[in-house]
Amino acid sequence: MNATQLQHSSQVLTDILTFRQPADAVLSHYFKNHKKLGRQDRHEIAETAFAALRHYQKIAAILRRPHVQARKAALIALVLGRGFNISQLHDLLEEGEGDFLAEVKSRKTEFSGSLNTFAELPEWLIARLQVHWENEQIQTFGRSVAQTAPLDVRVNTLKGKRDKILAQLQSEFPQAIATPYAPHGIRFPNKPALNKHELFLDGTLEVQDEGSQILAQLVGAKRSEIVVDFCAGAGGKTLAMGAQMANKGRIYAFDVSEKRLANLKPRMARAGLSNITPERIESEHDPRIAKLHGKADRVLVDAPCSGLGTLRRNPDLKYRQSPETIDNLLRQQQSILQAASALVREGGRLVYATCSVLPEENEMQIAEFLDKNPQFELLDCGEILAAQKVDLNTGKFLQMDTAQHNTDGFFAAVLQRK
Ligand SMILES: C[S@@+](CC[C@H](N)C(=O)[O-])C[C@H]1O[C@@H](n2cnc3c(N)ncnc32)[C@H](O)[C@@H]1O
Repeated sequence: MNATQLQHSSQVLTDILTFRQPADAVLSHYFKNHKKLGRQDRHEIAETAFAALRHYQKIAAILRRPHVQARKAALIALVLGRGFNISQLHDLLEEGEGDFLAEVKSRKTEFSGSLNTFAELPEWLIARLQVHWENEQIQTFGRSVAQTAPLDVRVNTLKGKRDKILAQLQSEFPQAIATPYAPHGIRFPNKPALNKHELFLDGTLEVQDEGSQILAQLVGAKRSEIVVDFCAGAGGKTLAMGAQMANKGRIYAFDVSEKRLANLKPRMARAGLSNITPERIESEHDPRIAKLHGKADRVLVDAPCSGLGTLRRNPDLKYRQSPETIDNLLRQQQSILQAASALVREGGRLVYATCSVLPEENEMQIAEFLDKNPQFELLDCGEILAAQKVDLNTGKFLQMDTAQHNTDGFFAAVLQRK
């Protein structure tokens, strides 16, 4: 860390710590406006900004308005988050900053003693989790999502087999391993940049967390079926299902966001998939979806959610969500699930998924839906995965847990129309 990097870290934190925009968007905008920053500078600035987000509870306990004291926030991030010794920073420090950092360090025991600063979760979220979880579980969750995530990719089975591709990649990236549960996944613990790699450019590899890959397995789409991906976004799961269907049958990829669907199109082309029809809808009540009423073999609702299972990648999300945004999401999720369920044919499957860990967004939504829709019954995720030789049994629901599975936090329930 040098003085210029510290100055840029402070400057970008002034913006990030208002939590008005996603941190990664603020950073990429900042880098676009500061073209002279080299690779190493960018790395240092991004690492410091993310360290500040991962240690924000402590920063907020020390500073009154962290975004207006962003230099101090950056210094705390370096010491508490990135493990710098005060002596290593000596040449960068201005008058009084050494004493300030010594005082910060002296409060470490105090920070370990409070749930919010230990688990690095805001009070509102802790209160919400305490309704369902013991404090120990909250601590484990908070600590697990404070780690950085590995890079997981999925091998596109239209273009190659996992084991062969893995062997090829290991000569270049010796740390690459097979994902423990997902049959087509490869994990890179040290996160190399793969976006210019030939296997990425030719559509053999697609970046996808192992939890997302498992979710596509759970849908279990078969060749020649009609599948609806109701909240397709940029199509992470659509592409996985398209490959699973060997580019046969038809997937309708709906989303309300034109921009996200636009990102799906080049990805489809790269993956060699032509069995996908992206279609923007106005809302879950759009009359255009009526053509599929009672016709779909499988419907996936990868619902808009709080994203609290993805805090390893998006540590700022917990500060961009609030009890109000969660309550809005709960209404939206139930409404989308209800509308999407009308598309499922008799005997067909409805899969509801989130990347959240909140029971309100997950099992409680399913309980409410089943209560109102007795024509659906719950299937057992453990059994469905076992039938596909995926060795992962989290019970009737799929519940991927960062601490246990080293994936993002995922929830899924599989329902069948009787
Ligand atoms: C969790 S993301 C989907 C991620 C995507 N399935 C993937 O694997 O990349 C949720 C998506 O729901 C979309 N969405 C929000 N409201 C919707 C609605 N009423 N109907 C359909 N999609 C909606 C959002 O635009 C967002 O893309």
